Amino acid sequence: MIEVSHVSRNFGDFRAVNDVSFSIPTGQIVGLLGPNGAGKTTTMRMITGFLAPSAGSVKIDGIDITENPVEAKRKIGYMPESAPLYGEMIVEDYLRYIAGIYGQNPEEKVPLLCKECGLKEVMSKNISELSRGNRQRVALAHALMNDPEILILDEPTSGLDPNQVEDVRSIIREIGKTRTVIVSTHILSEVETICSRAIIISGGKLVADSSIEELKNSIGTSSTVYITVGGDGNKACELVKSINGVAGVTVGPKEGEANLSELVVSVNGDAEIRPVIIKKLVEGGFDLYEAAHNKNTLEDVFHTLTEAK
Ligand SMILES: Nc1ncnc2c1ncn2[C@@H]1O[C@H](COP(=O)(O)OP(=O)(O)OP(=O)(O)O)[C@@H](O)[C@H]1O
Repeated sequence: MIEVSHVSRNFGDFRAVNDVSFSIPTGQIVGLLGPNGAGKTTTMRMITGFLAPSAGSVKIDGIDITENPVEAKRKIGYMPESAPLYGEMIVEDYLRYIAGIYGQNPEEKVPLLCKECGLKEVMSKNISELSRGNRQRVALAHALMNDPEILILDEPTSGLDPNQVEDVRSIIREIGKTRTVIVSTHILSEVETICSRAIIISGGKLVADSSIEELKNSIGTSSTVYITVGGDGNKACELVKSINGVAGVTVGPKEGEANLSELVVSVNGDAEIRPVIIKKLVEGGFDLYEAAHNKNTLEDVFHTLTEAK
């Protein structure tokens, strides 16, 4: 359990993080999102105890990280974006060495992490020879060495090829079943695939904190249907407005098609009402030229919430 309570951080006169609060229970994978410079890394560094808050508190399982840093940090594993690894060491030796530092039994711990992080093929290789994906796995094994209840991952898949991305994501999903995981990322599809919840920070402030589904619905409608019709656009608009589940319709000339109109139909909830719209228009005597559908994505939400700042 992580409790971030009214946390701020100043650098000189500049406030990088401004009165941010959230709490995360065990067994949840949460995406920390925000544009460049939003304050994500600063927030994560305060949660891990690397940076003291200027105001507010961070508690890990009820332990205040400023008052009791050693005890609180014991519960946290942190994987920075570019994890510093000893390139000249063999993977197995490196993990045994880290086990020693954390007071763990390497005979037990290293084989477990080898399995959990999919390192079997590379255990006897030099770290400097590894692909970026495999280096990330070693860094993940390092972060998991003290069996942390909380795992904090900064851009875990940055710079990986699509296969490596999928591998690392599935390891994270597995790890997240029994731990609290915070993933900072620029990749919104990553949040949709591995996180159940997203926290969005913009300009140092928390602008959203909810499940991915709630976020997608938070910008009003859940999808938009674009329809190109011939005939009287305004009449077509009135007809579509009367359909159950339609939140709103706007009409305008279709770009590059002087005689046609485009209806932009906002649809509420998850109902599939495209066939109803099409049927109604055809029955109403309108010629239908095109119909396209766009489900609101996390990207739409992200832009709406962060561009206003
Ligand atoms: N040590 C520091 N001294 C002065 N300013 C800092 C320091 N660390 C961060 N900042 C500033 O605080 C703001 C937030 O930075 P932070 O690194 O937390 O953002 P971020 O959301 O992680 O961005 P990115 O996605 O680009 O990594 C930025 O304007 C940054 O320049």
